[in-house]
Amino acid sequence: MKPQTSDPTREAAFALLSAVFDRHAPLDTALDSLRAIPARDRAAAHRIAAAVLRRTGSLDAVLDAYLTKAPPIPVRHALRIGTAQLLLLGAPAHAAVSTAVGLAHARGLGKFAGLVNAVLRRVATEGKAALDALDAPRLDTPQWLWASWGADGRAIATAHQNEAPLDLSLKPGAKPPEGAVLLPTGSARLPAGTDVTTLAGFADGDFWVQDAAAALPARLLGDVAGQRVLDLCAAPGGKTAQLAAAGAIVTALDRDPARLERLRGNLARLDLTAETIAADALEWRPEPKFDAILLDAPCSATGTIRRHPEILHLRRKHDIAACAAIQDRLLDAAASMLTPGGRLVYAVCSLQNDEGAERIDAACARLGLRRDPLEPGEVPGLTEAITASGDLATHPGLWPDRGGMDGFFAARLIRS
Ligand SMILES: C[S@@+](CC[C@H](N)C(=O)[O-])C[C@H]1O[C@@H](n2cnc3c(N)ncnc32)[C@H](O)[C@@H]1O
Repeated sequence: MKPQTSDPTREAAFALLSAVFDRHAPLDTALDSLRAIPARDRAAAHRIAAAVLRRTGSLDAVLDAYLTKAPPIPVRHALRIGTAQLLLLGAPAHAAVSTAVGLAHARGLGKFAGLVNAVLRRVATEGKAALDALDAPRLDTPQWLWASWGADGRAIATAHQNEAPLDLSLKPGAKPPEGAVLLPTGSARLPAGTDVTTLAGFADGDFWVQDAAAALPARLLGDVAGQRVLDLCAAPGGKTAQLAAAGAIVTALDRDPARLERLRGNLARLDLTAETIAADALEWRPEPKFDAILLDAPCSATGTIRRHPEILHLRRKHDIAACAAIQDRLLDAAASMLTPGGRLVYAVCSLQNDEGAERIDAACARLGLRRDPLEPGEVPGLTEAITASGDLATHPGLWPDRGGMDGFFAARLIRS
């Protein structure tokens, strides 16, 4: 067979998949290492790789029907890329097949080029019907995650099938960009794939990117105008910006200097101010203590799978217990920085109960904290996200007709 040409986009998509599957790297880190290729190719490669990562189980089920034995892993990556383009991304059949064959040649897999060609031609003609017949949400979700989400599992996994929209938090008084839909909670929503930097008002600092659910925890501190607020684990600063825009005198702390630098850059673009501190929250102690603290703790991030589909492949069950142990230590530290009667909002972008309500039950028993339950009016249009204990628990299956939202857990606590 005559060698066919690959292209930079497919090559970059292959590199991203290798980084995630073979070297267990997060997609953002893998994307950073593609800086040498033009931004447009990088964005297209990201879209292909994300589609493969989001739908790996169902793409493999389609492919396996045409394979008599398991191909080497790099060949499977090329087949997944071709299949995602054919069945999910609407690429013309001849282009999707020939670029995948070209990719096989370019990666030194020439002896499998005939196989790639033959399998993808069948996918092009029969694959759509085969894909539609599968229980894709189930196939695309690892069993341990599916089981951990209980009754919400199918709604969550169904929402994971699609890309997330672009959500913006607006500065007070700023108008939503043209074409945006205003959500009941105040976020502005634009279609998936919108490039925020091209929107009118971006350079002027009218808004910042923040999922609709991520915009809720900071609001649970109530009216913070004129108050000192400590934002522990602050970078890259979505919630710091919210608190500063609401008139709080914010101290933003994070232990990662590079992420803190991004926070400063974000605040500068938005013309907002906060004191920034690079320190470990487990060791740093403020004087005087704070009446209001936001602890947006590091977590498994299973609530952000729509935006970071590699989490489906990289996270393991035992990671959750490790996150929970850190969250307990951060809650201990945060409680020690709080004045008596002060309020603490704990948040994680996780769907796992072990990182949410269980941490709060344990913190209340251990630290002289009590829950201050949310009122329905605090999260307009989302009363179903308030739990029986008065915590907030969103998941991607909520607001299905509006495009869903990230999974976030948040609880408000008072120091007795
Ligand atoms: C979920 S992210 C915070 C997102 C941020 N609040 C926002 O809204 O943009 C968690 C952050 O916690 C920081 N972090 C993790 N452990 C920490 C510690 N012991 N002390 C301070 N910061 C920590 C990480 O560097 C990371 O930036």
